Amino acid sequence: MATTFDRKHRIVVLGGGPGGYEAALSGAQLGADVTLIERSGIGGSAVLTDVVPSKTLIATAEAANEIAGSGELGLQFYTRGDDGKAQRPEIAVNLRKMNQRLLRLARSQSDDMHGTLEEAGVRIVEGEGHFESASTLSVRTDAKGTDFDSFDFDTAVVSVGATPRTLPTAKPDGERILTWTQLYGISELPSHLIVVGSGVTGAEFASAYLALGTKVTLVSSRDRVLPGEDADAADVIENVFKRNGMNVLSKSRAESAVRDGDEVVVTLEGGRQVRGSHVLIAVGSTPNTGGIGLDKIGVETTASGHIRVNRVARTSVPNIYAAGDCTDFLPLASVASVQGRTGVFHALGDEVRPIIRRNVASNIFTYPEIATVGWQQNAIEEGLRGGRVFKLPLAHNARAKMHGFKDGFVKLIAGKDTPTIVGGVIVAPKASELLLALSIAIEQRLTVDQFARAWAVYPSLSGSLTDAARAMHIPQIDNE
Ligand SMILES: Cc1cc2nc3c(=O)[nH]c(=O)nc-3n(C[C@H](O)[C@H](O)[C@H](O)COP(=O)(O)OP(=O)(O)OC[C@H]3O[C@@H](n4cnc5c(N)ncnc54)[C@H](O)[C@@H]3O)c2cc1C
Ligand SMILES: NC(=O)c1ccc[n+]([C@@H]2O[C@H](COP(=O)([O-])OP(=O)(O)OC[C@H]3O[C@@H](n4cnc5c(N)ncnc54)[C@H](O)[C@@H]3O)[C@@H](O)[C@H]2O)c1
Repeated sequence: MATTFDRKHRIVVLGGGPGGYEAALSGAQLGADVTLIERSGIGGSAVLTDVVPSKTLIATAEAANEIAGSGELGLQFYTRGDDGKAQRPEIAVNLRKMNQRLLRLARSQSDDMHGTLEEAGVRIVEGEGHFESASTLSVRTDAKGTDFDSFDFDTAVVSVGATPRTLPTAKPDGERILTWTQLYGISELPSHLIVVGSGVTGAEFASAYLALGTKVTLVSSRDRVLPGEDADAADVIENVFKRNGMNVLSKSRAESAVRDGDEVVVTLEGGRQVRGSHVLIAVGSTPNTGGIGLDKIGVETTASGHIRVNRVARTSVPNIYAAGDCTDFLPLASVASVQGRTGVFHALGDEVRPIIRRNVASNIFTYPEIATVGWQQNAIEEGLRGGRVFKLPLAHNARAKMHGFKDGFVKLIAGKDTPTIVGGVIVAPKASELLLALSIAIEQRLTVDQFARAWAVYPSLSGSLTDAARAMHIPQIDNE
């Protein structure tokens, strides 16, 4: 129990994605009376349409990549025809089965989370909520909008997430013009998928569908894919995409997408047209903050509609916190959870550490993956802080050679005149699993020498991290 008061603190959480889920569990853990209001399913978009299904799809794509690369490692697949001669088998993707699997997995994850909340004593209310005042939330509990429940609260956590942004000239039809939430509904592998938008979402789906054997065209409005990422990492990904046959159209803004029989036609700025079988619109998201009464109670939002929060997830109204994609912080599931927990701990007086945005670890699940944490090279180059950058290509790593991994690198960033590690990038298959060591180094302010002293297994991809740290040692030469 965080407090010694007799009266139970009442928390209402609006939205049951990672932000709301973690806020609700934290409240229950600290002995509060917690009600969670969710309109579609526990786990939110993260579990039902975004993280879980997309990463499950990517797991199938990774398996396809491994099979494709196995010939180089000396594996052969063949069957024998009636004449006894070896024949190459066809490797086909059963998209219906793959999609059924990922949706089943998402549903079961949602059910697990529902069960955990119930066990913790959280009251779950199905319905659509909006604020009546800074102490009351009203919930529409039927589809017609005639039944309402009302909940008084001491603290509220808003975690309503975001919805895929669409273009008025490219209206999704759920069949061939798709948002990523509709992509799992198709039953046959697209013969030619046009992906509009080369941010993280567009790049991940383009990479996965390419591995599944689809012809992919990536329409990027910027001069390179993944414009917000480390430039060397984005270069590697763009080269791998192109080498594997992806058609990358840079500096190409899509103006419209329309159906033409069994095809889609995407018109780019300047009039050029691209034809494909399907188009995925991946041009970002808009927060679900409209119509929930935030303006009525004085919760400040940005011009884009994101809720302004401080580093303990508190909004401009002191008893209202916000977590996740509806805030102006960072749209990641991991961040949503930490904001949810931090906000509730702050409200109930438990130990809180304000979130350091720069130390958030993230990963892009392309092939290869890009994992980043801490200060990045572009910030050093822009002079936001001094720093030294060291990049070690994976091609030098013995384990990478054994597996046939040619693309990728590790990049360490340390202080300019100090040996402290402040950031890093890993571009490698399963980079997401290698990043934790760097995150710990940054959180604990380890020096390159301390990091290099930690044992890495030989041969291992993580050995490249300690090698890079060793290379960044600042010589201590005694001139006396
Ligand atoms: C394709 C894709 C892949 C991604 N992959 C990753 C990844 O690998 N790792 C990662 O960290 N992040 C990833 N993200 C980002 C991640 O999905 C989001 O950061 C995360 O979903 C944010 O969680 P949230 O709790 O803020 O919102 P959500 O998960 O969107 O949940 C919000 C919930 O609120 C509910 N809600 C909204 N309004 C109301 C209302 N008025 N009343 C009741 N309920 C309401 C919604 O129904 C929803 O269930 C990905 C995003 C996309 C698009
Ligand atoms: N692996 C992960 O953790 C993961 C995966 C997906 C998304 N996310 C989160 O979601 C956030 C948003 O990513 P996102 O990719 O969905 O959105 P985004 O806003 O980052 O990218 C959308 C891209 O579409 C481009 N675009 C916009 N209109 C266009 C047009 N008409 N034609 C061509 N291109 C156009 C934009 O320039 C932009 O580069 C990420 O920053 C990340 O935090 C995380």
